[in-house]
Amino acid sequence: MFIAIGTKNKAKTAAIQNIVSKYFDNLEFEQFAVPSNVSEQPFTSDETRQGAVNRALNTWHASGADLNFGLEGGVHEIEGHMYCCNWGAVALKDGTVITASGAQFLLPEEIAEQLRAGKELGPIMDDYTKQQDIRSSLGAVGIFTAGLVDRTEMFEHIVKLLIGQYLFLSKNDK
Ligand SMILES: O=P(O)(O)OP(=O)(O)OP(=O)(O)OC[C@H]1O[C@@H](n2cnc3c(O)ncnc32)[C@H](O)[C@@H]1O
Ligand SMILES: [Mg+2]
Repeated sequence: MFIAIGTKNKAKTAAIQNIVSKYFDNLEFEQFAVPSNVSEQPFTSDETRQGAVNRALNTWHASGADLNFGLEGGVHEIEGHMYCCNWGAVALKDGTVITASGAQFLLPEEIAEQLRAGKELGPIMDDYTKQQDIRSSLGAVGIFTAGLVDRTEMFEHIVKLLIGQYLFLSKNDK
């Protein structure tokens, strides 16, 4: 089974490899650096979902693989509070797209202010932690949950939802 991954980000890639390997055999993985065709920093849940769908479809066009994954992180505001939100999509070999969203968690106001000023969460988190490339390891979620949930674990849940929906559709011949 050929599995295409629409990112080079290590945290997202690990999530896809970890979960897909649990449910399928004879796997070949390949990463594709495809565009999301949305803002570098999505600012609504809708835009974040669209980024995941675009990545899945762009990966499908590039690979023709059996399963084509797109994962996207973004932020959105509810009643003045800024949340990080996360979406995933998988495009099947025939172009059908399945979507699922994942965890949302509150970002501290000092992070929210910088996002409103137009900065991206990735560099904001590197400044905040004085570390490099946090988005490829713990992620903002890892930092703001004291390491209880890292970015890979958060995306693993989304990938599990996507594969579960795919298996349901296959079994029920939908
Ligand atoms: O290489 P890609 O796949 O693009 O991975 P990415 O880390 O840039 O992730 P996204 O494009 O999906 O996320 C959109 C923006 O939000 C940032 N971001 C999202 N979730 C984050 C997290 O948990 N930690 C740090 N930055 C995050 C990210 O750096 C981007 O600026
Ligand atoms: Mg990105």
